Amino acid sequence: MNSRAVVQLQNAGVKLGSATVLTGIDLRIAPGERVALLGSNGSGKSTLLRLLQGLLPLASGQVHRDPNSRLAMLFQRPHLLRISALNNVTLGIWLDRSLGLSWRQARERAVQALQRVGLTAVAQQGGRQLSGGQQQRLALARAWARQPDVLLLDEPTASLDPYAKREVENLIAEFAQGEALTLIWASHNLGQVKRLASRVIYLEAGRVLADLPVDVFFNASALAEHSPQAHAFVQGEIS
Ligand SMILES: Nc1ncnc2c1ncn2[C@@H]1O[C@H](COP(=O)(O)OP(=O)(O)OP(=O)(O)O)[C@@H](O)[C@H]1O
Repeated sequence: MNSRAVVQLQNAGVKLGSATVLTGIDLRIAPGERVALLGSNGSGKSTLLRLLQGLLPLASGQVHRDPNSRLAMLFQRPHLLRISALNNVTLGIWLDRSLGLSWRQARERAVQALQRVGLTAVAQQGGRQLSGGQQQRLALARAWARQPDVLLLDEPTASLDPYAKREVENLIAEFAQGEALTLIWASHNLGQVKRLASRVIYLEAGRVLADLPVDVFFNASALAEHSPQAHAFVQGEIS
C-alpha cells in the first residue's frame, strides 16, 4: 500500500469573513484515489476544493501537500479569455512557469490537448464563443495539458446539457484511467459519483460526516449505520 499522501488535512478549519465554513476536517488522500465530495448546497464542497488547491488560508489545523504533486483545478464555469481556443490552452500552460515551457513547446502541447478532448476543429475559434460543453472540454484540455497529478473539479458538468455532461464525464474518466491521476471533485450527480468515484466524502454544514469506499457508501444499510445524515441525503436525492 502506498503510504504517500498527495494532500492531507488535520483538524482543518476555514473561515470566510466571519462565517466558519469548514470545521475539524481530517483527510488524507493517496495517489490515484477518485474522491467525490457530496453534500447539499452550502455544505462546504467548493470551499474544501479551494482549500486543497491552496486558494484559501486555514483558520485552524494543518494542511500538507506533496511538493512533487502538481495540482490543477476546474471550475463549474470555465474562466476563458477572449482569444482562440488554442491560445487559451497555450497561454495557460506557458504562464505556468513551473512547467518551464517555451511558447513553441506550450503550443505543441496545447495542440495535443485539444486533440485529446476532440476540439481540433475549433482550435482557431474564440474560446468564449464555443458551446458550454466545448468550453468545459477546453478548460479540461488546459488542465490536462499541465500534466497534473491531482485534478480538482468543482461540479464540472453542472451547467451542461445531458449529452455534453456525458462527454465531459467520459473525458474525466479517460484521464483517470490507467494513469496515476488523483481526482477530487464536487458533484450533485449520484450516478456520476457511482461511475467515477473510488471513495465518497459527505459534508454537512462544513463537517465530514461520512468518508467511505464507494461500494459501502451506496449500500443503503451500511451507509445508514455509518452516517444516518448521509443516508438521509442519498435517500432524498434518489426519491
Ligand atoms: N465569501 C464568502 N463569505 C462568507 N461566506 C461564504 C463565502 N463564500 C461561501 N460562503 C458560505 O460558505 C458555505 C459553504 O459554501 P460552499 O460554496 O463551499 O458550499 P458548496 O457545498 O460548494 O455549495 P454548492 O453545492 O451550492 O456549490 C455556504 O454557507 C456559503 O454561504
